[in-house]
Amino acid sequence: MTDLTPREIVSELDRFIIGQKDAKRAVAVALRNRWRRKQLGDDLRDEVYPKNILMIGPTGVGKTEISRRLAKLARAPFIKVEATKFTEVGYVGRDVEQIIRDLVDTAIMQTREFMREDVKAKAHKAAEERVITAIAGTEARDSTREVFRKKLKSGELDDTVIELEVTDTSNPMGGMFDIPGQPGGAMGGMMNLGDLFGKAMGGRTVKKRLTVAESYDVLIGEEADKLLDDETVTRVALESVEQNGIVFLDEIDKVCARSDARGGDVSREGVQRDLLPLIEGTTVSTKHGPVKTDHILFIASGAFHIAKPSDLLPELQGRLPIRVNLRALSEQDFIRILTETDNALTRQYTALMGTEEVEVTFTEEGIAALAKIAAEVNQSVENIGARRLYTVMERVFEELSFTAPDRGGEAVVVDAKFVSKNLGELGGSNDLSRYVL
Ligand SMILES: Nc1ncnc2c1ncn2[C@@H]1O[C@H](COP(=O)(O)OP(=O)(O)OP(=O)(O)O)[C@@H](O)[C@H]1O
Repeated sequence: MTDLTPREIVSELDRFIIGQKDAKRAVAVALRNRWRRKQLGDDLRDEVYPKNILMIGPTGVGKTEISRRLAKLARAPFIKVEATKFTEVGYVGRDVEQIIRDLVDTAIMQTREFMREDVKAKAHKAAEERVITAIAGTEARDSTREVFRKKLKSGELDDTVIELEVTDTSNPMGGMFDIPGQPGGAMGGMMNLGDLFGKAMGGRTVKKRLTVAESYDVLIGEEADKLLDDETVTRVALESVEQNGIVFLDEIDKVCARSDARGGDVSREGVQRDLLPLIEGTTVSTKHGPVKTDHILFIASGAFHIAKPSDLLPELQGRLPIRVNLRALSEQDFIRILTETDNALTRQYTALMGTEEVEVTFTEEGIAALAKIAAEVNQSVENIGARRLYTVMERVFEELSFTAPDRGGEAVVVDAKFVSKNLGELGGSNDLSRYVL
């Protein structure tokens, strides 16, 4: 939960997303409404339901990004699901309630991570004691331990190799915990699942030889886990899902009955019917306990090129009262996306090449050329929005990325010439189509 005002939320989102003001305002209000609801008395609080949002706009213009950033800002459990997944062969009849169960799993990981941070100071101390014992031995007197403690703090012992008994973090369950539709897990690989489940798997231990410096992170993680009990983590996570959870339902336009003339209408409308109770508020049973979905925020999204929002089931339309349009991105937007955001690609490439001691700078003309080519390919091949910038940048940097380790000390200026040299001459859409890859 955050107490940021809508204006503050928008300005946080502005750090990562260019334009799309209406969508930013809508999600900012939705988040603020949660805070407002929290301030109400018990009786009224339960009556106030979230105003869910329908985002309308082409692919790659920031719909997911805005929602994901919002969730991050609010420390809210977040899950993205494609509505069409429930119409696929093999998925027919697939339980849409699984969305909530997956959200709970995400929330548990996230809660554990947050709580781990909170207990880190304590865990740090405990880890220090274990390292000292490993170096000085179990019999060491206090004075000896103090000597080692000083050395440890000064970093003098960082390279010393010690043997430690640590939790076995290899994950015998393989990818069992992968969250469908979320490559790399919903947390973007933030956590090591083996790590998370290590304890649940009966705390098997292995002896490991590590340097003191390496052992610290491992031990802090372990000590932090000891301070967290699973019951508390689960309770906090369930509460967080019910009160703060955000479900992003992509491709909602593709489950409209009238989206095209080919069959499958029934199953598509069926998906909408299945989704309805979740959005209206129901109780989903999960292996961690029941979860009420009444106050979960749903953000549905789609391009609506063929179907219209009015083709959605009327009940569903009623549950998505806030409509926002996101516009296609222009060449000018691409220039801003390349340079202005905190995570701008130009910054990323400069930093990455910096690790090889290659100093990369971009000229204005270079950036304009990158934006231009991205816009052209989008226009003539397929419009995939800002995602095009990734494919163009990767192509332009292909040669440098490969040879950078041999080029330490060099300064590389990415100007218009560099861009065209690395892209080769572009004759027509045939050439352009190479960047679809
Ligand atoms: N307006 C924008 N400003 C900055 N970056 C953007 C913007 N729009 C898209 N991007 C970048 O492009 C990528 C794709 O955007 P995003 O995932 O939000 O697409 P989307 O609109 O949700 O499309 P889809 O419905 O196909 O998933 C992201 O990495 C995002 O950072």
